[in-house]
Amino acid sequence: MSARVIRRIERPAPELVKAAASYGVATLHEAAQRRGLMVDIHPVVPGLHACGPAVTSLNHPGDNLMLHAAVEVCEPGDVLVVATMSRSTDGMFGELLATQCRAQEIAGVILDAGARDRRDLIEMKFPVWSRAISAAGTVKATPGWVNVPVVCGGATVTPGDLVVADDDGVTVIPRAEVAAVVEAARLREEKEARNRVRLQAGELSLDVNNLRPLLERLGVTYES
Ligand SMILES: O=C([O-])CC(=O)C(=O)O
Ligand SMILES: [Mg+2]
Repeated sequence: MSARVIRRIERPAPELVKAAASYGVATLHEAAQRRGLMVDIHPVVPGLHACGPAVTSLNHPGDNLMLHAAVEVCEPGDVLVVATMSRSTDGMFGELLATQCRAQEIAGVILDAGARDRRDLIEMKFPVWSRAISAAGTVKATPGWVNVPVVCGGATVTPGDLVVADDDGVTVIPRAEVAAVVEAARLREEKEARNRVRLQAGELSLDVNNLRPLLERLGVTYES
C-alpha cells in the first residue's frame, strides 16, 4: 500500500474506554493474560495516566512528517501511537507538538522513538511515553502512513485498539477484546481487595495465595 493517511477507524465504545480507564496498566496487562505490554517504553512525565483508542503513525526514522499528519486525524480522547520503520531514538516529539496535541484534546502520545523538551513537557503535565529522551532533531521529508497496523515497543497496535499508559508502562488491548479484558480486570481487583484485607490483618502471602502446598510439591524443605 503506497504512503497514505487513513482518516476513518473503528473505535471501542466510549463506555468501555471509560471503564478501562479506571484500571492501571499492570491490572489490564494481567487481565489480558499478559499480552500487549510494550517493552522499553517509559513515561517521560511521571504520575500521569492515559487511556484511549489508538491512532497510529508510521514514520521514517529521523523524520516526523507523518506524526504531524496523524495529529489532524485524531479525535478528542485518542492516544497517538508513533512508530518508526527501523529503530530510532531521535527526539521527534516535543513541547510544540504537545501544545498542538493538548489543543486537539489528544489523551496521550506513545513514541517508539525519542522525545525532547522534557522540562517543558513536565511543566505542561503532558502525558507522553517514549523509548528515549533525545535532543536530536528530525526532518519532515519522507512519506509514510497514518492508521495502519504498527509495531510499537514490540507490541502490535492496530488503529482503534485501546492503549493504556501509566507509570508502569504502556499496554495495548485489541479492540474486540476490550470488554472481556475490562471484566477480567474487575474480577482481579475484587480478588486483590479481598487479599489486601487479609494482608493488612497480618496474614502472610504464603497463606493468602495458598503457596505452602506448592512449595511442598516442588520439594522445598525447611531447615530450622
Ligand atoms: O519540532 C519538533 O520536531 C519536535 C519538537 O521539538 C517540538 O515539538 O517541540
Ligand atoms: Mg521543541
